[in-house]
Amino acid sequence: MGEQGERRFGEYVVVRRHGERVAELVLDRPEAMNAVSRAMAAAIEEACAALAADLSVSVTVLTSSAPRAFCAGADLKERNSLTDAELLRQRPQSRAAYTGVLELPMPAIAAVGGFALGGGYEIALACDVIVADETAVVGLPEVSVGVIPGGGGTQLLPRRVGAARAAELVFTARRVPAAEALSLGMVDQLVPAGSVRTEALALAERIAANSPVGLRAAKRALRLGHGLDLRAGLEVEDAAWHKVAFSPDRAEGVAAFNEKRSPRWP
Ligand SMILES: CCCCCCCCCCCCC[C@H](O)CC(=O)SCCNC(=O)CCNC(=O)[C@H](O)C(C)(C)COP(=O)(O)OP(=O)(O)OC[C@H]1O[C@@H](n2cnc3c(N)ncnc32)[C@H](O)[C@@H]1OP(=O)(O)O
Repeated sequence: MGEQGERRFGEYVVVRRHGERVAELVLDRPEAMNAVSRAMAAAIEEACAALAADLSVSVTVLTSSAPRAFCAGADLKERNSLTDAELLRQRPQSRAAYTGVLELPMPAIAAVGGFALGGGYEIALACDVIVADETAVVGLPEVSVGVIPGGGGTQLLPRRVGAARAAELVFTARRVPAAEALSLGMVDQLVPAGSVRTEALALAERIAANSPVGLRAAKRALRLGHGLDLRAGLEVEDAAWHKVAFSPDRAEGVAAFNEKRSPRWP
């Protein structure tokens, strides 16, 4: 489906629309492998806020314009020049960027080709689905540069791979090639080299064919319920059900089935 317009956020992020309901958030700092500087974090936060507020977006795909990387993590050059006070002042801005990705209210897909390391892999972890190509190399090498995965990695990785495996990956700081990353659950799909953006956008189109209201309510239930005991989780699901059950989407979805046609979501 063709691209339909784009909007730039700051210098390093572009949001493109595809078809009626898919948005692509492009990390666009190829000269630094999308290293997350203060300016890039601000752009990510602004783009995510705009996407979250746009009810016409059913799926967001995060991609990269860098030929050999999704994102190489925090900008280590910039950090080398920051005072402790400046680094402390930067933290809330960085948190807002990563939280913006994590809390996108619609399904979010990360299209990872090449390196996704440290804060770069943490951006992918903040998404719901990670599609990687054969060139992907992912990991949380932070302890090798004297920090920790501070972009959610210590909490999001164990939820994917388990506590012990996450510990081994964080403590060794090792970089994991695509096939092993798939086997460990660090990524969810593996596609041929060079096809990750196309494949991720195709997945997004398949998801976007479904109810926009249902997709957002299902994501809310999946996210809020994860980690709760079954009884509390079922209460989260019930609350999400009530958001959809009396929506125009449910009426259209049921009518379309009975009229043997594709739904035309409101
Ligand atoms: C989800 C909700 C959470 C709520 C809390 C959120 C808080 C958020 C705040 C924290 C943000 C995350 C912080 C994160 O945890 C910390 C980190 O990310 S530490 C950094 C981790 N990354 C790395 O260690 C990777 C560093 N890079 C490399 O190892 C290599 O560059 C490479 C990626 C393996 C590629 O190697 P090469 O192919 O040899 O290429 P080059 O090295 O020559 O790189 C090309 C070019 O890019 C520049 N570059 C690469 N990586 C970075 C970087 N990280 N910072 C800055 N610049 C980078 C490199 O310098 C080259 O540029 P040139 O020198 O040629 O101008």
